[in-house]
Amino acid sequence: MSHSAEPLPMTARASGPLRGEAQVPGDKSISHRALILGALSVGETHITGLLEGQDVLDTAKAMQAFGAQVERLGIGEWKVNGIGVGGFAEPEGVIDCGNSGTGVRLIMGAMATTPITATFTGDASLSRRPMGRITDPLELFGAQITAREGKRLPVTIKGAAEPVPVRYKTPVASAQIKSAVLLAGLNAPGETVVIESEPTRDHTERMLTGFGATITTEITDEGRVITLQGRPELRPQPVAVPRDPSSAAFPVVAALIVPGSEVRVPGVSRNPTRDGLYVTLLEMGADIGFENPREEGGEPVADLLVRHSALKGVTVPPARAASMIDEFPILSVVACFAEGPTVMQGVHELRVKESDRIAAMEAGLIANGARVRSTEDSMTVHGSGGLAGGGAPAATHLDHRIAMSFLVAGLASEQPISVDDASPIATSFPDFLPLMQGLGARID
Ligand SMILES: O=C(O)C1=C[C@@H](OP(=O)(O)O)[C@@H](O)[C@H](O)C1
Ligand SMILES: C=C(OP(=O)(O)O)C(=O)O
Repeated sequence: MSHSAEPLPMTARASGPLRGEAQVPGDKSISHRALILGALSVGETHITGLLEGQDVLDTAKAMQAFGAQVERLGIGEWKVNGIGVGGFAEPEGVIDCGNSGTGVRLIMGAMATTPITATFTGDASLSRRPMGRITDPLELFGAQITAREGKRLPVTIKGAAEPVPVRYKTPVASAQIKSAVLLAGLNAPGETVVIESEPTRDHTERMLTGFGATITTEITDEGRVITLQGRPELRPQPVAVPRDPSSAAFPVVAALIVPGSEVRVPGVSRNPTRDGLYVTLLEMGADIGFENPREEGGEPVADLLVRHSALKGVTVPPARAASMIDEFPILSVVACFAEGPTVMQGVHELRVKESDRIAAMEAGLIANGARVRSTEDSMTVHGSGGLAGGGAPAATHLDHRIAMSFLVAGLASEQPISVDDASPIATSFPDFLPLMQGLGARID
């Protein structure tokens, strides 16, 4: 399955019990960061369990363009020979980050305080997404930036020759904004401070600590105040990437909604800043065991044991949104199979992901027989314990999570569910199809 220009239609049909082990790929957020911090270190960083999805491969290519040596040693095993903080070279061509918001936004941060110029592009989906949330704070460091109308890609950044450190309060809960500012702060003298009112995924802070930077987090009345000392010498680290809880969500939900299923999903990150879906599923009555809890690669992980469950609708509070921001599409699917309404609040950020995820899920679920209502900032699914899927094709809008969500829905709906284009799945979960088929899912 490759992310190509040709649409790849796919259909999921009602399946028998799903059984077996689902070895989901490495965490996408951690994979991007391992490559970028490896490139900003002096010496060799060895990475295992790297996600080899197109988003991460595009980041690997970008790190090469900025002068790092990046080499694949085997499946998920990579080494990066970095050039150090402030050591990025000017790339020869345009940096194409494909479909990846994380890739483009973190890399823009990583180069914005080095006196080089780079131009960034992406696919049609990424070109629609807002970049002002990144370019605004990067200008405060002294970078000069031009962008297409509406602060969209392509964006050209002339990095600051004499960067100044920044104190920045993020206007929306976003780990990408926080991370871009911290990565820019690496090559500014003094202290760069990011303040976030809602906690977002903390992989950048954890990994910077691992690579030897001095970074502290304080909880104050303003929120989380993260302080980074600029100009550290980053030391290469072995990085063991844990499995991605956002990818695990698809086989987990499939097992919950297909009668008779029992699926193990080993080695999944249980980082509390990523755990919102699992908290929500337990509240809905899901039978999920978290076995063998341990630490791997600086992250808490566990083996999940998931069984088909009778579920009830719940209300997901806005304060939980950031910890499950990529999981609302698949939550809206499982909500159809619960009894009663599931209300998702504080989810406006879903409107600026790879697609408008509220609109995409609402349209496809309604077409397939569900009752869904939305506002700008919320989505409510009136679950009836099943989905009388009408066989209506769902449009995926270049969005991997929309494609996977509808394919999971089709495994337990009365009629098959098709998606118009499954090719974007390769950005985050290249083995989705064989993995699901291996559990007994009828997808082709
Ligand atoms: O920092 C990251 O790795 C990510 C942050 C989130 O985006 P926002 O920061 O825009 O919420 C998330 O949606 C994305 O998939 C990965
Ligand atoms: C939003 C996502 O990714 P990104 O922002 O990196 O494109 C995602 O993977 O769901």
